[in-house]
Order: sequence, then C-alpha cells, then structure tokens
Amino acid sequence: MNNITFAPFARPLYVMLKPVGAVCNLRCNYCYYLEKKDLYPNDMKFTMSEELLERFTEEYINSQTTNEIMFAWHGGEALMRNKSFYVKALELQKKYGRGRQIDNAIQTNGTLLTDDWCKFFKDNNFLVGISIDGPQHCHDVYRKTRDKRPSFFQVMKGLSLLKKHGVEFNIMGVVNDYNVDYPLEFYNFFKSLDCHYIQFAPIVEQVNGELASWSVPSEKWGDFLITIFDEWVKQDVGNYYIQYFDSTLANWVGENPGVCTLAKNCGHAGVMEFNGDVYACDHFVYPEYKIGNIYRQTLTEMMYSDKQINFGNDKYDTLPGQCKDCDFLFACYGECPKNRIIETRTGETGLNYLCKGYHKYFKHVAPYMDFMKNELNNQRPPANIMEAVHNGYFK
Ligand SMILES: C[S@@+](CC[C@H](N)C(=O)[O-])C[C@H]1O[C@@H](n2cnc3c(N)ncnc32)[C@H](O)[C@@H]1O
Ligand code: SF4
Ligand code: SF4
Ligand code: SF4
Repeated sequence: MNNITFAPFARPLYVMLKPVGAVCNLRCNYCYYLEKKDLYPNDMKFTMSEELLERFTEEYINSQTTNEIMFAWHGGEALMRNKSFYVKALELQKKYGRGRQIDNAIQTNGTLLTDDWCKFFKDNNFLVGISIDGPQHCHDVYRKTRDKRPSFFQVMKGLSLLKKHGVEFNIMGVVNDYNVDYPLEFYNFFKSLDCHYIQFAPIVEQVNGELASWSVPSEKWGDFLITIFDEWVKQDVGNYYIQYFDSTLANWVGENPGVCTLAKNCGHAGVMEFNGDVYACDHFVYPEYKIGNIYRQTLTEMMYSDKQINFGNDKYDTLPGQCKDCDFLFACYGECPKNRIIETRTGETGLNYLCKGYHKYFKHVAPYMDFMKNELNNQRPPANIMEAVHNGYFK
C-alpha cells in the first residue's frame, strides 16, 4: 500500500471575514472591492449580523485541526463597524475556543483609528495592517476620501496612535503606475516609520476589458523590485522583512513562500461575505467563484470542495507553455491567475501581464538567492550576503 497519504486537513483552514461588505469612508480609485456592492443589490446595509458571527465563530474554531487559530477581519473598511461588534467577537472566541490560542488581525485604511480603537487593539493583541502607498505624493494620488480629498495625513495620525499605544502593526502598500517610479523613496519611507515588516503588491486591473491606467507597467514592476532589492541586500537583510524577497528565497530553497501569488497552488484563504456567502479568494468575489453559503454548507465542505481544490490547483495546471518552460517557474509559478491576461510569444492565452517584470527580477536576484541558499544549507545566516556584497563578490 502507498504510505504517502493525502492529508488535506493537516493545515489551518483560513476564511477571512467581512464584518461590513463593500462599505468604506474612502474611495481609492483603484479599489477592486467596492464594486462588490453590485453583487447584493437588495441589501443596503452590508453588515454581518451577530447571529452569523456566532455561527461562523463556532464552526471556524471547531473545524481547525491546529491549536492556533487566526481570525482575519477585512473589508471594505472594517472600522466602519462599531467596536461593540469586535467585543462580541472576542467573547464568542472565548466561549468556543475553550482555551485554544486565538489571534486576530485586522486590515484598515487607518483613517478611522482613535485612541479608543488603539487601546482596544492593544488590550486584545490585535495585529493591525494599515494601507499606505508610500510618502504623501505617492499615497495621495489614488487614496482619496469620498469627496476626493487626500487621506495621507489622516492615515499618519492613525499610525501615530497605533505607535503611541504600542499596537503591533504592519504596512501594506500597493504599487501602481505612479509610485512605481519612486522605489527608494517608497522603501525609505517605510523604514522611516520603523516598519520592519513590509508588504506590497502590484496593481493590475482591467476596466471593461481594458487595462486600467493605474496598473503598474510590467517591466517597471521588475525594476521597482530590483532597485529595492539592491538596497536591501546591501544593508537590511535580517533587519527588514520584505515579503517578496523572503518568499523568493523560500521558493529558492524549496519551502512554501509566504505570499500566495508565488506559490505553486493557492486557494487556501477563502473569504466570507457579510451574508454568509463564501468565495474562493478576495480577488475572485464573483458569482462563478462562490463556493457556498455557511447557512447551507459547512466551512470544511466549502474549503475542501472539489471546486475550491481545483481553483487552487488551476494556478499551476492552467499555466501556458511559456511558463512551463521558464527557468524561473519554481520561483514564479505564473504569479496570480487574475493577472494572466496576455498572450505568450506563440499566441497562447493565459500569460501573466507582469511576466516581463518578474522575469527581469528573478534573473537579477538569482546569484544572490543562490548565495543565500548556500548559506542556509550550511547552517549559516543568509544575512552573510551583506558582507559578500561589500566585498564585491557579485561584481
Ligand atoms: C480592499 S482593501 C480593504 C481593507 C482596507 N479598506 C484597506 O484599504 O486597507 C485591502 C487591500 O487591498 C488593496 N487594494 C485595493 N485595490 C487593489 C487593487 N486593485 N489591486 C491590488 N490591491 C488593491 C488596498 O490598498 C488594501 O491594502
Ligand atoms: S480604503 Fe480599502 S476598501 Fe476603501 S476604497 Fe480604499 S482600498 Fe478600497
Ligand atoms: S487567486 Fe491570486 S490572490 Fe487569490 S489566492 Fe490565488 S494567487 Fe492568491
Ligand atoms: S517569469 Fe513569466 S514565463 Fe516565467 S513563470 Fe513567471 S510569468 Fe511564467
């Protein structure tokens, strides 16, 4: 008998929550999410009921096979919901958790943070993700209020409150057609905020079948990554954690990367809407990617359904020949399926729009990644690369 067993339940089950649906005090031009209100034309409130919260909490906790459980609160803007909702959520976690370790992470635009919120987050060990697109001239290009006013100073005020209360936070930035030209300003700005865990993601959006103007140009995306990488590898390895570089190294050594877009398969994080509908991924909240509703199916049934497993496997299985033959397949895996909107050299559909940029980036970092892999294989810290760079090893 084959002793290799397929063990789908060996990892945590993740379902992000939308305490409010597509509701927000900002109107970032590039937001992929606010249009989701059109999916629910008969619902004006877009808020999750406490009854649904309880149903989810009980089931989510009971379906976990690991001891640590993560609740991820997302939106829309999650702080449009009153604090009392989250107080209730914590009560329910306690009731159903029966002593298990439960963590909470919340993603916010930061503009609604107050002393009261920050004290609550500190007291309850929330990890707060805050969206900032770089220094003011970068951030304010697209992240505007409903009446088109800039939001940068409100966000900075929110960030200073998080720091004042000692709340654990990380920053999430998006890279678009504007800030892509300011990689070092972008990077140094985050460092100046004393943020040691930096995440950013490229924007690739289509509007009516056409590439949206705020999308990051493919090759510039590669240049952006390379410029920051060259700075990081000189002086910041081991001190600043940059999700892309860490994930690239993980792929280089054959570990799972932290970012889903660079993994071979995906679909491990579903998302539950305010009414109990569950979708394959936050970037695939479309009727055809709905995997069920918590009032009709269990979370386990939905997240381990054939539909969801196929969604995750398709990331690799549907790659065009150009990717399958690519030297960097093991590091890229065709990136996110939502960005596979162009044709390959031979006219095959399904090539990633960012291919050119990624290829340039992987080619550039390859010798550095090889070096760090060798250090790891010899039980030495990858941060040794900084000395090698100073000694001209890569010239
Ligand atoms: C939809 S927002 C919801 C949470 C919260 N309102 C915020 O802005 O952080 C989640 C994240 O997606 C990012 N985002 C918005 N539109 C995007 C797009 N078109 N492509 C990639 N990321 C996007 C936002 O900047 C934010 O970091
Ligand atoms: S703050 Fe978040 S939800 Fe609101 S418009 Fe901007 S990206 Fe979208
Ligand atoms: S579709 Fe894209 S964003 Fe969603 S899980 Fe897969 S790689 Fe990640
Ligand atoms: S670099 Fe381009 S060809 Fe290579 S795997 Fe990525 S998207 Fe495919």
